[in-house]
Amino acid sequence: MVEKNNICLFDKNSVKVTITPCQPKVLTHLPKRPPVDIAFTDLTYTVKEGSRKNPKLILKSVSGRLKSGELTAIMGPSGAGKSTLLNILTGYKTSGMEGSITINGTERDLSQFAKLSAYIMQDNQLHGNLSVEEAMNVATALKLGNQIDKKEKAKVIQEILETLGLQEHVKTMTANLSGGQKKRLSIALELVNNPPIMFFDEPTSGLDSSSCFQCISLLKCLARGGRTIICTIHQPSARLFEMFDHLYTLAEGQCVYQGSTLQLVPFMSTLGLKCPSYHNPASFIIEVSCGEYGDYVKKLVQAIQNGKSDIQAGKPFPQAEALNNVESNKKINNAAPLAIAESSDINGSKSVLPYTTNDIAKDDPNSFPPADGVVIPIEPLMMDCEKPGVNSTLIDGSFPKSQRRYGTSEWNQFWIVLKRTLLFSRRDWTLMYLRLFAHILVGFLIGALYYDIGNDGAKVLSNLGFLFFNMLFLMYTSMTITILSFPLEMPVLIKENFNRWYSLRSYYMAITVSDIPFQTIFCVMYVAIVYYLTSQPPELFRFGMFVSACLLISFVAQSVGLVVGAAMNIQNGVFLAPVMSVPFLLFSGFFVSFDAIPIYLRWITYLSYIRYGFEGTALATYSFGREKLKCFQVYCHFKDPETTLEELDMLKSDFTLDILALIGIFIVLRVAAFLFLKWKLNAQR
Ligand SMILES: Nc1ncnc2c1ncn2[C@@H]1O[C@H](COP(=O)(O)OP(=O)(O)OP(=O)(O)O)[C@@H](O)[C@H]1O
Repeated sequence: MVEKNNICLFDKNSVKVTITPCQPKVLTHLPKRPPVDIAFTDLTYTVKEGSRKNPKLILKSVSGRLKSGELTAIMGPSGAGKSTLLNILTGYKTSGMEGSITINGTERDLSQFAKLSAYIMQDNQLHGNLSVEEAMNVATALKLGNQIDKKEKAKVIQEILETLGLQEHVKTMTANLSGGQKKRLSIALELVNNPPIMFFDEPTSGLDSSSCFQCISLLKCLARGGRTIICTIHQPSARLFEMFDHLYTLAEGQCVYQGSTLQLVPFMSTLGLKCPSYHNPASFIIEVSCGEYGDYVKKLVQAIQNGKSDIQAGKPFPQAEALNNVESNKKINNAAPLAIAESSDINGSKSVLPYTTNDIAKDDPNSFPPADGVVIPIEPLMMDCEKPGVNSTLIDGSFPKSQRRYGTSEWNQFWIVLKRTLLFSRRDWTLMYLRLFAHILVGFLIGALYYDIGNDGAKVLSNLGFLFFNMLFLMYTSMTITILSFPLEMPVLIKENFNRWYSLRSYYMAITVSDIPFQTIFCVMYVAIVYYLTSQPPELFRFGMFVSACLLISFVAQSVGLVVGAAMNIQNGVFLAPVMSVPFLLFSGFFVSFDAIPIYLRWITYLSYIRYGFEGTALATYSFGREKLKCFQVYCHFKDPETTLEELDMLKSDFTLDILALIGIFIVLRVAAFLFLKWKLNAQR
């Protein structure tokens, strides 16, 4: 007796194992979604490797089907291609792939498919400093938008959290959750829009046996809700293995078994592979795939037609002898007397399968295993969505009609991500305090060092040193903050963007805008302190010009940090960003005046944002008809501000042009950072 839906598994002879029954969970408040069956045919995946001439073949023309209402395990030895197959099926990897993938019989449209599926990656990519409730609120706001009102959203959240056993932890910070709870939260976040297809990469990795069981039970319940649940798994225990409905096993990039988990052992025995008593069938198929019992991979691939066959309970499967032998297979296909039976495959198209008329008559589900010498039809790939126990309240028959790519408008996405980022800043005040402290401390230090020199004709050169140091300080403090923004957020960004939480544009805008108020406050505070203590001209318009040049320098430096962070990894970025700034500092006009720079190097000064900032603050200080400075010595060469400007080659310089140049560089860098981020996101796939 097999009561698979309750995970109470019995074999013909004796009670085998009883597992806590899984009650189909009724998540009544979730939006209704269609059941989805996936089929893939002759899927090949190749990658180009640096020095190799021929591309590396990773998946070798594999086929298969994944049905709604079933929990499917993709298994295989390490390096067999499980993750690759999963990445292709999710649509995460698209280049280098050949073959067809169909959804309910029609060719997969990636854009439509993305709306129907969720991919829960191996490492729980969660923001540690959000509570479970906050994380759920963000996911619901982004994924459901205005589809339902606040009350309904709260019900959705409550229902999901209750179902997943997280209700008691709503106030717990994500970082403090256990591994199993994090996994459940990852599932809960994706469940809010009720995707009919859910992919899991190694959902049990890092969990103890009890948490593994809970996790797979949960997936089973989700499958019983009518969803198509697919996960890769390394080597499940016998207890876990029996919870899967469907098994897809890969070895060396080919399919060695596809079908019911219950049929694995009987099927293998028809090929002469007897699973030892008390041996875990999951371990057995992996050992066979690794070649521990001889070279059986080829035979299995032929037997299962590289995934075109599907071994189902109560149905006969391919006769061993015939399938062991390629030649006999060819004969079956080619022999004239054979009637070629046509059957509909998953794609709805006709597939030609090696039937004989006699065999069809002999197709008795009770004759199991098949009698020797009988050619038995290979089970055509069929899709049936009606399964006992499937909770159809979750699903309806239609695909979403909305053409919208995301759950809510880009403007809303921007606001939600911005609010979330500001919440992170509020939660993690250490960095904010450090920045505040650094700006005030350095401000007073500089103020003390250059105290009261601003109006002293004998200390103009020191004052220019002060102006240059301002640039240096603002540049480094702003740049180093943003270099790490993207590299640290990348894993979560990849997951959330891939699962259609928000567009890259909205995310980028929110992230880049979120720090602007803080940087503005710190910069203005620093400038106010040093401006006052060093006795720069006490005119409001000059102070305004000074602050605006300093602010723009810090924004541009932030943008440089963003570009470097978006384009490189942390190690390279942390090294390269300061190093890259050296030429800009050299050509700032402080060390060498413009006329003294060799003509062939002058173009660098036009790119040096430090030059525009330095020039801007120098003009704010000494230009616009400033009165002669005080002189407390016999002779002050730079008493007249015009002399200083002349020495700096800034007599004809225009403050407005400096500001415009800084704004221009700021815009170019922000666009470049976005494009790099986009490129990096695609390159990761
Ligand atoms: N971008 C790539 N360049 C070169 N080889 C690759 C690339 N991606 C995957 N491979 C190779 O493809 C094979 C399958 O990789 P995949 O990660 O799918 O295996 P897996 O079955 O998931 O393994 P594991 O269980 O160890 O995670 C491996 O041999 C791997 O080295």
